[in-house]
Amino acid sequence: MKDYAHIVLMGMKHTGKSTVGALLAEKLGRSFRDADTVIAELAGLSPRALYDQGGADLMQKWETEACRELAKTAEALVIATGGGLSDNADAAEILSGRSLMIWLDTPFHLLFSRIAASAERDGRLPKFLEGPNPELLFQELFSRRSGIYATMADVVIHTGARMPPEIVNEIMDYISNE
Ligand SMILES: Nc1ncnc2c1ncn2[C@@H]1O[C@H](COP(=O)(O)OP(=O)(O)O)[C@@H](O)[C@H]1O
Ligand SMILES: O=C(O)C1=C[C@@H](OP(=O)(O)O)[C@@H](O)[C@H](O)C1
Ligand SMILES: [Mg+2]
Repeated sequence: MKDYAHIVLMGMKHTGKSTVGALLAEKLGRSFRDADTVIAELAGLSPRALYDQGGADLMQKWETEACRELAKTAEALVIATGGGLSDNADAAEILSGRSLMIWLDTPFHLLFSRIAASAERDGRLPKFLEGPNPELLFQELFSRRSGIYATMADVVIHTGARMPPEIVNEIMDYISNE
């Protein structure tokens, strides 16, 4: 395994960054941190509440602080980022300096059906998808963000419809063979 500090998972909302990250950390015997949890600890508000109160600007201010904290952690971590990292160049640069950046790339239709299932449970969609046509909004976000993740990524994992343990196995194969 190469000598980077942290392993960072990035990708669109509901690619499974948080789920896969926790499983990967367990397999590697590392600690897992979710940037969204660190944001909530530092800001005292969840990422969703920050969006509701102050839009992307407020969320990104705290996301940058959270990524600064995570990047400087001495212990080698597995880090799951939020889907908006693509839009926060400062936070992405802070994290990528010492980390292996893994992009989880999942087909659009699977992501949108997971988001619809979560919205069913939560009683609402995330604010950035509210509007007359959430699917079209997410399609535009998917196209735009995919281009950015592609430039940020050291490695791409095409998850397809596989379950989290299989995705973790592919990441383990990659890092143990480099
Ligand atoms: N590979 C997968 N296959 C099926 N469902 C998944 C997969 N990965 C995550 N999910 C489901 O999608 C939802 C979002 O997962 P999560 O790990 O929070 O994604 P993210 O952090 O990328 O937004 C959860 O309901 C989770 O159970
Ligand atoms: O796609 C986004 O802009 C966001 C995704 C969320 O994280 P997940 O990707 O873990 O759901 C969270 O950071 C915030 O609501 C913004
Ligand atoms: Mg997450």
